[in-house]
Amino acid sequence: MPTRSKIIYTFTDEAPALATYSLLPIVEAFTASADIAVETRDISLAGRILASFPEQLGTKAVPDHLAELGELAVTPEANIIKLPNISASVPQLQAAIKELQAQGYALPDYPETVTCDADKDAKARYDKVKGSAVNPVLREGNSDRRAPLSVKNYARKHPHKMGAWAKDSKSHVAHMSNGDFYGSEKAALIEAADSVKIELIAQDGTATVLKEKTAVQAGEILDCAVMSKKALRAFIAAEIEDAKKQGVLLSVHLKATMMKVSDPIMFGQIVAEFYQDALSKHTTVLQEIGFNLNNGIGDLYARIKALPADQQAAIEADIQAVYAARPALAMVNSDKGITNLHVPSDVIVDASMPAMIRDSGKMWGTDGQLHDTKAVIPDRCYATIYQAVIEDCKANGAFDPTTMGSVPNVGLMAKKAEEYGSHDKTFEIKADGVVRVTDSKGSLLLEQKVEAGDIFRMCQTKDAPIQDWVKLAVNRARASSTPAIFWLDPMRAHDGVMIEKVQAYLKDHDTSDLDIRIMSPVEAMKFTLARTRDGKDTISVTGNVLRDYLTDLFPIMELGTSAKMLSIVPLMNGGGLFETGAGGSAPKHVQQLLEENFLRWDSLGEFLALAASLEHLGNTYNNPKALVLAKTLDQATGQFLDNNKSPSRKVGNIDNRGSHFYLALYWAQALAAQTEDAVLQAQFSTLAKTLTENEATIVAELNAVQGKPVDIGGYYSANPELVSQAMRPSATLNAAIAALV
Ligand SMILES: NC(=O)C1=CN([C@@H]2O[C@H](COP(=O)(O)OP(=O)(O)OC[C@H]3O[C@@H](n4cnc5c(N)ncnc54)[C@H](OP(=O)(O)O)[C@@H]3O)[C@@H](O)[C@H]2O)C=CC1
Ligand SMILES: O=C(O)CCC(=O)C(=O)O
Ligand SMILES: [Mg+2]
Repeated sequence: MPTRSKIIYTFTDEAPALATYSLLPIVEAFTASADIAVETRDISLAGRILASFPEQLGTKAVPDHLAELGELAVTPEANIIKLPNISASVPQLQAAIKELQAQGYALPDYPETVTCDADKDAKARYDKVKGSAVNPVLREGNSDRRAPLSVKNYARKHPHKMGAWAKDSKSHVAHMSNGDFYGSEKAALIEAADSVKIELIAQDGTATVLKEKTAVQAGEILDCAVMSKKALRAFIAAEIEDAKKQGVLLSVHLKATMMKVSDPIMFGQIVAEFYQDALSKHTTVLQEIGFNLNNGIGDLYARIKALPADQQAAIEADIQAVYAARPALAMVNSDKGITNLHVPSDVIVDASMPAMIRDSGKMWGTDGQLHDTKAVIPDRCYATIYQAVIEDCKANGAFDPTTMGSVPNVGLMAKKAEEYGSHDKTFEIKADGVVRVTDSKGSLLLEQKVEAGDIFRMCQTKDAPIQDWVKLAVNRARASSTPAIFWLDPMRAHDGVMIEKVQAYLKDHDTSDLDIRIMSPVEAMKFTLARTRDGKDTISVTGNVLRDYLTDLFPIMELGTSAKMLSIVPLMNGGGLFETGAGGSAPKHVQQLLEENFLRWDSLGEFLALAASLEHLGNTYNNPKALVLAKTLDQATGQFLDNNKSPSRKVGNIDNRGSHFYLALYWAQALAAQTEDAVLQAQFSTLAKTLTENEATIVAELNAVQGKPVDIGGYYSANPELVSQAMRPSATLNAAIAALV
């Protein structure tokens, strides 16, 4: 093992990246005292784009930090703090490329259509950067997410606002009843290591290889399913009519970022159906200007700018006619006229459904008011759980953060498990026929009937991660003496095989005094909600998608945001990945910083992750100083919560930077007060004294900059010096921290 233990702190995007400029110097100064190196690696969208084109960038090439961390994640030394990063939709990717090109990087454009080998190469590289490209690489373990007791107690004492629910609320979830992934899923259990081929046999007998070789391991579950284009279009058409009839907003909730191949196509079909009357009048010209349905109606607005004014006006008028005839759409930003169908990454189901549930089951209309809404989640695999929550809220009212129990999650995600690892095995089908999955001897494993335009998806779930997940669930149930429910649906082929595995692997553990059950997702949700209302905790043990959905849903109801979760990934080879929160990058926060020099990002998730990372490091490297730092950081975080030093939301009070000052103050005070390590005590007594004496000066210096615009020289690739200046405006604090090192 290396002598100097190391923590990797990831540099990401948007609000968490801005916050890093303020927090990291504090973290570096504190950890240096325990001989811990904190190094950054850039896994931001801009960084990943640049790392993909070393040849084109020549002397400006940057190393591929994500690949490096992917390799690190499978070693026992790994200790990575992972902040949320952008999972880019195509519009976000295009904007980032444009910004980097303007900064002098010789990057190719994102090829809309591939006409030559160079385009093909560039598209392949950009497609690797697109969507959820970071998490699957780093997550070499399963996930353990929960609200620490201090955070739960804080929420009980300082509850966030929960919108009241009306018994006659018209809000509901709409899902398909046939022709979806749920209805078509088939599964096979692999007996011996091999490789499989996926091919389309068209009706005329022509075979097209969709994926030549996919390695499979003994004991893994292979499954495949199809989303029918025709069934999806018919479903959407009916739901559009129904929303109009019921007088509710129409909203669509997908995961176009994480499910980067299937969900943009589904989003595109919904856009096509909704705007059909306008789009059908301008088919040729829209094709000429390269409008892509899958990028949302925002893409049309961007592209028609290239047309003569009268043509532009005609298209816009036809779109307005659609709005007049169709049901009102839920709005992302009613002031700016941005609808739910503008950009596929604006409404992301894991965060958007909980936000709607928190807001009385309503979403924003064009009038800037909240209204009941139809939430379209086409596939039945997981849509039904949200309807169960809605029914519960209608019957029993909003959940109460001061009394409700907690729902920690143990989630299967290692080795790209289940749907979230399916991108390279997901295809938009070009001709009617059958898709066959065969083994290396040509024997048929799985088969699906398809029509042109359908989406075929195959998933893999390896056996070792399943065993690890079951173990993690048992350990968590025991450590917290809490019932644990496996959310598995016997009606799904994949889950059927999984249930057998779970039953078998539970026998490897002593579960005699534990309450461990297997329930279908809807039953599990009803059971969990009833306990939650009674103030009781219930562990959800789920596959990868429900992990994602539930770790936003429950934290958002319990704590107001998933950013306050402790989110640990015990890596299967012994390392630790400490994710911060479960939420995203909060683009709205950047906007506020630019306009008002105020950052409302709450770094609580980072504080929790850092304490867990230091504890892991202390134990792994037998570094008692790291353990002291971990313990005192926990105490500081507790005090931070008790004294309510989280960033406020508006100019005039402390923001992210002020909250970091208070963390540093409490951490230094806790270190000065402890007696386990005399050197640390002496070292931090001075800092504690300086910070305590200068509290008023520092807060005044930090708050003085608020209220006016600030320039940070970019969005995806901001200027480090400008950001650093903006995020460290207190000379007194900077000097105190510098004196420590
Ligand atoms: N693990 C990852 O890497 C993830 C990345 N993402 C990416 O993040 C981006 C945005 O995703 P989106 O779905 O809008 O979700 P976000 O979680 O970024 O934002 C939803 C809202 O939650 C609140 N919030 C989230 N984190 C914090 C925090 N630390 N402090 C204070 N408030 C917070 C904010 O609400 P308010 O307005 O009330 O302040 C915010 O506007 C996308 O690019 C997405 O791909 C998304 C999920 C996970
Ligand atoms: O990787 C992503 O795009 C999102 C991840 C996410 O939402 C989660 O893990 O909760
Ligand atoms: Mg999520």
